[in-house]
Amino acid sequence: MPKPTPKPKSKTASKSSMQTRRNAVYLLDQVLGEGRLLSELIASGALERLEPQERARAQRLATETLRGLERADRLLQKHLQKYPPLTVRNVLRLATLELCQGGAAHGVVNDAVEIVSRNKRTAGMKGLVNAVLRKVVAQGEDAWNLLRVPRLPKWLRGPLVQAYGPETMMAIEAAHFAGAPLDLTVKGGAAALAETVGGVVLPTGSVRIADAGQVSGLPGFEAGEWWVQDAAAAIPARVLNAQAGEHVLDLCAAPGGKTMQVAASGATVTAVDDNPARMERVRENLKRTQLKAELVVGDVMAQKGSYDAILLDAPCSATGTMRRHPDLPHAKDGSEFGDLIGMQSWMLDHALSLLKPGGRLVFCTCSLLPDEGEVQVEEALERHNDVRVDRTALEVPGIEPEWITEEGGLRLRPDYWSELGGMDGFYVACLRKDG
Ligand SMILES: C[S@@+](CC[C@H](N)C(=O)[O-])C[C@H]1O[C@@H](n2cnc3c(N)ncnc32)[C@H](O)[C@@H]1O
Repeated sequence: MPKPTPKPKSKTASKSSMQTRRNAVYLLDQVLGEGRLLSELIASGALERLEPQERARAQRLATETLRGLERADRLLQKHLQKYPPLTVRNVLRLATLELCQGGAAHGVVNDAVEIVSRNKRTAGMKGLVNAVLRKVVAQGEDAWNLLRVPRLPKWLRGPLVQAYGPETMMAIEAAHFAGAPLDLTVKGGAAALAETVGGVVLPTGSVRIADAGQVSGLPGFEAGEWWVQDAAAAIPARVLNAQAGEHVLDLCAAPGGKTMQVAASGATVTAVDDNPARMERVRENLKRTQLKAELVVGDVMAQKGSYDAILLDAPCSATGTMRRHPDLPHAKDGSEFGDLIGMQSWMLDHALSLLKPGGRLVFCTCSLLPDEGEVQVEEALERHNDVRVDRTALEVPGIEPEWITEEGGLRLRPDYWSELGGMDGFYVACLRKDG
């Protein structure tokens, strides 16, 4: 039977794919040149002019390029005598990623040449871009697959190797390179939802979907039956184990993943965050899930009162989320981490002062750095004679004994559950005030 003739790509379609790639290059320029995070760029409307589908594609292309940046650079370095300007390098990096992931050579190379030609400062380099990408095509996709798993930049790799050792570091980097599935926290029965969405129930009760597509299109979204939350991020509220009738203070609450978990337990929740825009997202999330919490836009340090239980999800380096956010190690250099570590200990001290005698506080950070986890708890215990670590709080389904640390907290790492698709890095500990 003769093969059907492929439908020629319309001019509009090819123009829009070029626009999408051009926007992906813009994102790369901002992350790698200006140290901006993708989440900030998207929130500030960087891709607003694109259609939703193109926006998602531009974001995905930039994210994938950052994930494979080291491999792209290694392949390109063979064909470049000196480094071209950053934006040209980013065009080459993006095109290399696409070519090595099976992108159609003709479209990818043409668009790369077109993007460079449209900019007066780089137009003179279109010949170079064309020649280099032809060589990448000639090398084939295998050249990409033979390269080592990309490593973190030295400024971050150093302290993590010191904390976990070189072998674990490589396992963490493999988890980062593999990326992350979509995890949902479910208000009702996890098994029923897993069946409906074609996912699996994880040992800690979250539902995982390997290839989710558009989140708002999944069954149960409109009805507010679940919310997106990495399985590791769902553990702190499970450790807090709020009960109906308790008054719980949720500090640093936005966008509200943990607020919704605590509210779903039937406890009375006061949620605090100092970012009004992010607090708006908590409001929307509560509305969609039909859950209730009192929302306070304000500083943690200004809070007063006395609570049965407190959840403090302190602002941190977010180094535990790099498998979802591969821009972070390229946009940051660690210079802000000292201030964050200082803020975490002040917040922890103030939060402990708001706890009733006999009450419990769960401290957590989405960080891989012990200075933002284990060390915070060890030092807080030295400062507060009336506080101890509650190890029994960690008796939660799915928690493995080897995740428990010397001081009695929980160290979660991206290389855990590797056969299930990993988890974000997190630190969680439950502290109890003497009665
Ligand atoms: C790790 S995020 C919280 C995530 C949230 N708990 C959840 O589960 O969805 C940290 C939050 O701390 C907030 N924050 C930072 N400094 C703060 C402060 N001094 N007072 C109150 N909130 C603060 C930020 O606006 C940010 O929303």
